[in-house]
Formats: sequence, C-alpha cells, structure tokens
Amino acid sequence: MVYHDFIGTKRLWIHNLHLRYGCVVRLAPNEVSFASATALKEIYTSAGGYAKTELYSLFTKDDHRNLFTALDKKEHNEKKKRLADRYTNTAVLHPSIQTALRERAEAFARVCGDSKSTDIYVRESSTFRVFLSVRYIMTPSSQLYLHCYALDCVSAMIFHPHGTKSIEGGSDHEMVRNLSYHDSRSALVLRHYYPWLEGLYKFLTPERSSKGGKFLVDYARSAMRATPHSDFTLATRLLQHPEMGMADMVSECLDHIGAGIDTTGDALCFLMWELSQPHNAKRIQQLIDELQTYDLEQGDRLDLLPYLNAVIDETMRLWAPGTLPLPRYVPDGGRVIDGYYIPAHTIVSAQSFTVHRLDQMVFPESDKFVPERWLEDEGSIERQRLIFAFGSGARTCIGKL
Ligand code: HEM
Repeated sequence: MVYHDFIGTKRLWIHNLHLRYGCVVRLAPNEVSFASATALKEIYTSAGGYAKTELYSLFTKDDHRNLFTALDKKEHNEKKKRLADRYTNTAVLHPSIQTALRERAEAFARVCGDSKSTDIYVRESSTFRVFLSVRYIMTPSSQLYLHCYALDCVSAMIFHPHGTKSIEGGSDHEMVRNLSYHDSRSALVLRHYYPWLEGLYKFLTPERSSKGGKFLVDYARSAMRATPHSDFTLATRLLQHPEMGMADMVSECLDHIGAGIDTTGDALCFLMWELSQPHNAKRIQQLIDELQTYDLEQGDRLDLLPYLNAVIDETMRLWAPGTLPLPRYVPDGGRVIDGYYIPAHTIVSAQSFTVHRLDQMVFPESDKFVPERWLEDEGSIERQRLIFAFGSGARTCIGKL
C-alpha cells in the first residue's frame, strides 16, 4: 500500500482490489476499505462519529489546525460554527461575489479566445479509459489557467476586494505557476509513513521544493492585513475573532484556498476534457441550447438548468478530484460495518473513485460519461446515496453548494 501511495497509484490499486473482492477489502492489518452506501452512512454520518486519522495532520500549516485538519470533534464544531455562514447560498451568491466570478470567467474566456487552440490531454491506461492516478497532462497554459481561475474565484470569496487576478499575469500568475508544477505528494507520503526519510527525499529531489507554497502564504498574510474587507468575506468573519491570532486566521484562509484551487481547477479540466471528445459534440449542442434559455439579468438560477447540472454531476461522479480515501478511526467498542465486526481504532475509509463505479446496477456502464443518467427518475435515490465527491456527514465539503 505504501509503495502505491508513494508512486501515485494507490487509488487504482484499491479500486482493483474492490473489483476483485467486492465492497469490503482489508488493505493492511489495521485498515479496511468500503464501497457501499450502507458503509458510507455508518462511517461518515452516524451519530457519535468516526474521527479523522492523523493523516490529516500532514496538511496542517505551521502546526495550526484549521477546519479541514481539526481531528478533535469539539474543536471542529467550534471552528465550523465560526465560519459556516460564509458558505450559505446567500453569502456565496452575494451580488459582489457574482460580479467578481463573472469577471473572472470573462478573463478566462479572453485568454482562451486569444490562443489559436487549446489542447487537453489525459493519459490512457489499459485498465481504464483514463488512468487518473497518473497526473493528467494539459498543455501548460490550459492547466495553469484553470487553476488561476479557481484561485481567483476562491480568493474573491475570502478576501474581497483583495482577491488575486492571476489570469491576467503578473506576480499572482507566477504564484499559481509555481504551485501547479510542484508535486509534494511523494514527500507527504514519506513524512506520514517514515518521517525520518522525508529530509533525504527532499534533498535528493530539490527541483520539487516549492516556491509557490511560500508565495501563497505571503499573499494570504498580506491580503488578511489589507483592510477593509467586504463584510460578507471569510476574512471579515475571522477578524471578528481576535482571540484567534493572525497566524490562525491565515492558516484558516490558506486551508480554504488550498481546498479550492486543485479541486475546482481539476474538476473543470475533466469537464472540458469530456466535452472535447468528438462523440460528445451533440451534448455540447444540448448544453448551448439549454444555456440560451437562461438569463442571469432576469434572476434565472444556474441550479435550475437540468442538463448543465447533469453534466456537472456526471463529471464529479467519474472524475471527483482529490486522492485521499478519507480515512477515519472506528470508535471505542468497535462497530459492525456491512456485516463485519471491525474493532475500535481500526482505520476505515471509502474512495469516491470506487464508490462511484463499483455498483453497476446503480451506475450501468459506470466507466462511461453519460450525463443523461442523472435526468432519469428511476434509480435517483440509489444514485444520490452513492455520491461521495464531496465526502459526507459532518466533515462534508463546506465549499459544496
Ligand atoms: C470540485 C470542488 C471540490 C471538491 C471535489 C471538494 C471535495 C472535498 C471533500 C471530499 C472534502 C471532505 C474531506 C474529508 O472528509 O476528509 C472536502 C472538505 C472541505 N472542503 Fe472541499 N471540495 C471542493 C471545493 C472546495 C472549495 C471551493 C472550498 C472552499 C472555498 C472547499 C473547502 C473545503 C473545506 C474547508 C473542507 C473541510 C470541511 C470540514 O472538515 O468541515 N472545498 N472537500
């Protein structure tokens, strides 16, 4: 398992084990992977809760725990209470944020329009149509600009009016460029399993050490200090809690930026890649036809466009970003999951890549991109029970609308 984690094929390795053995697979003496709706409900939503494991500590910034990395339930509840109102529909759809997002989308479209063509590549494998565990490759510019777009949107929500403008170039653009070409996964894996080897790995692979991370911390620090912030931002809410201290506030903001850039940028990348396939030409036309019925100025809501939402749901089903299998500890006393007694403190997890594919009754031809499946009433409940792109329960993604 450690080997597959290190070389970046853990997700596929786990998936192949599930294909072979079914919904329950023992990955290591103290670790079990699940893939059923009943297991998701038990592990991620049951009362009392299964705590996150120390794996999440790898993502702490200078030892400051934030919403994503908090392991203790009480600490997590307090943090969530403090900032949850920043992620309600009313807050996220605030007119100033909508204007900022629209302006960013227009900047992105301008960059695409200025280049003659944009190529989007993903690597193929013999096992799957697309081998996701290997990092997909887009032309530098298109991969970069999707990540720029994601950063600009998230930073607008957090620091408005001091959000980044990385699509246009300059130092914000350089920051994303440095972040995008840095791969810290192998070093993180070593830090988790063999902390004493991490220094050696960094020494042997100096080109992987990132300037981007430092630039991002510097940006978050200066944006946090740049006043005034608009009253609907995360920065404003955090500044109302001076007991937190500047370092904690910056850590919290970095958490949300980090959680938003790769996930949103990669999801958009896969959506565009799917639609760019020649066999999806009719689907693009259907999307265009539907969008032409939409008028933002008249207050039409994007979430009421069924075909657009089906395309997004299908992209998130096939290509949910993120590679963590969301590990949790079984609580004291042990629990029965999918008919197996699992002792206390065993690590249990589920990964969306498998959960979204394994049950062919719920997702027929599950490796294929078929947005139309989301428009059918039949099987809708079963599909919803298996949606895991944003996690589920108390620790579900706060950025999900
Ligand atoms: C396509 C986009 C996204 C995907 C697929 C995604 C996925 C996820 C997942 C799977 C989790 C749960 C992790 C776990 O249980 O271990 C999570 C948590 C989280 N996400 Fe997202 N995310 C996305 C976008 C965003 C955005 C845009 C933001 C913020 C602006 C964000 C902020 C967070 C935070 C703060 C948490 C921790 C929540 C908690 O523990 O209470 N995410 N996300």
